[in-house]
Amino acid sequence: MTDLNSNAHLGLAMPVETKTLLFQVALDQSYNSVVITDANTKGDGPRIIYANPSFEKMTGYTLCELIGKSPKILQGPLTDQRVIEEMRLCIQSGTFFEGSAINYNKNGAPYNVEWSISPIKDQSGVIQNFISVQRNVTTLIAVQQKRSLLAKALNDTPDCVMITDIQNRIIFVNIGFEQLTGYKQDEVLGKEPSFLWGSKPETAPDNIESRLSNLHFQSHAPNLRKDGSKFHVDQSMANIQDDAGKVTHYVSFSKDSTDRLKQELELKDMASTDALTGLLNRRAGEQLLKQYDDMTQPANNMLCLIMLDIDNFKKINDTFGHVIGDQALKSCSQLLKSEARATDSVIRWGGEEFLIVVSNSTLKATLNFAERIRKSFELNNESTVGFVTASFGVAQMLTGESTASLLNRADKALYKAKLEGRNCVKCAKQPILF
Ligand SMILES: Nc1nc2c(ncn2[C@@H]2O[C@H](COP(=O)(O)OP(=O)(O)OP(=O)(O)O)[C@@H](O)[C@H]2O)c(=O)[nH]1
Repeated sequence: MTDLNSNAHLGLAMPVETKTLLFQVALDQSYNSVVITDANTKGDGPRIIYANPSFEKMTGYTLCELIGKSPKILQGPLTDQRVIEEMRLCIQSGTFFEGSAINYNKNGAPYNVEWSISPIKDQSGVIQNFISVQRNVTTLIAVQQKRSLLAKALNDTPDCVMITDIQNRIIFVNIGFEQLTGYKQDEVLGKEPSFLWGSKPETAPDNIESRLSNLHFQSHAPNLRKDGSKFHVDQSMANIQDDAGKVTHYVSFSKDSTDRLKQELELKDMASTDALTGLLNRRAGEQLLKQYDDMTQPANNMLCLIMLDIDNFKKINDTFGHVIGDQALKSCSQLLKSEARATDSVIRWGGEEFLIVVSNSTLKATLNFAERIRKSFELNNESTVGFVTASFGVAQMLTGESTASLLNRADKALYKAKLEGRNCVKCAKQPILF
């Protein structure tokens, strides 16, 4: 409460005229808008008896237009009446008021104002006036609204947003993050994002520096949800810099790519699988062999091929029909699969022709392997078509040899097996090197 008639708060005596002049100049030059009213509680309530130039500027009214008017002239349709009611009660009870609302200037344009009202009492404690200090906060509120809009947009976007500080500790995650990971914001604040990668560091994406050097990347390493299930993301990152250009934060935007990645893998699988037998198809086999051509010696000199062809298959088709023929092919494929090691690749090379790519094996071991399969065929009494046999050609890759040459030699060995009565294994000849 302000008592202009007392010098006590100044700590020194000042002639009343000097003091009055000082206050007049101070009010006139105040950056904040100041308006003083009388203490009339009847009718429209207090009337303006003084307004400083800053108040004139804020409201658009001249001092002459303001004097004798109620400050109510500043109110309009968007003025919050609850705030006005609160103010009225404070005025009536002679207590300090502080609040904010929308007012209207002389042209009818709304502005946001923050103001306080203090009663001014005379020496006997009777309220004589009210002084109100006001500030136009329209720009401030617009900035705040914009900030909160951006924060809301960031929070509500269905993508996953995460902000980390320079120490790479999480300071913000949005609802999208919570929904994707199952973690609530409170559970992750202060943690490093790597906690999502599980306990095995080798499955984790690269560190933050390398991720930032490649601002958009797809994480093939799975992340782990709170419930332990895996998910993949397409992620892009940006660094946030202060005015001096120093990086202060990192922001990452991620999209759940689990389903897409699964579909891609399924498509890839479909493209490399033979529909009838479920074995690798020829295209996949050719790609596999190409990898060996690209390898340097001596990594490929333990590569062997087994080329095999079912004997007299045409007869099976002719006798039992194509559908039964298909079943026989499937059954043969199953047999090959069950005989092969996990490191071997079984490929349907043609109609009733198969190729087994045997890595890390000697020629002798591969010949034994082929012989074992041959015997399995021989012993396998197919319920409908009876016994089915196959002929085999085996070749081992020589130093510097191409897979095309290796295939050719295995094929010739198979041809020899057919010529020599079928149901046998033949070893490929060494090529004639010039
Ligand atoms: N049912 C079925 N038959 C196929 C398929 N692909 C190829 N064949 C048949 O396999 C037979 C292969 O016949 P040939 O090339 O004469 O060979 P073969 O009768 O096995 O005789 P040899 O190889 O000399 O022992 C043909 O009748 C083809 O139609 C298939 O996907 N399903």
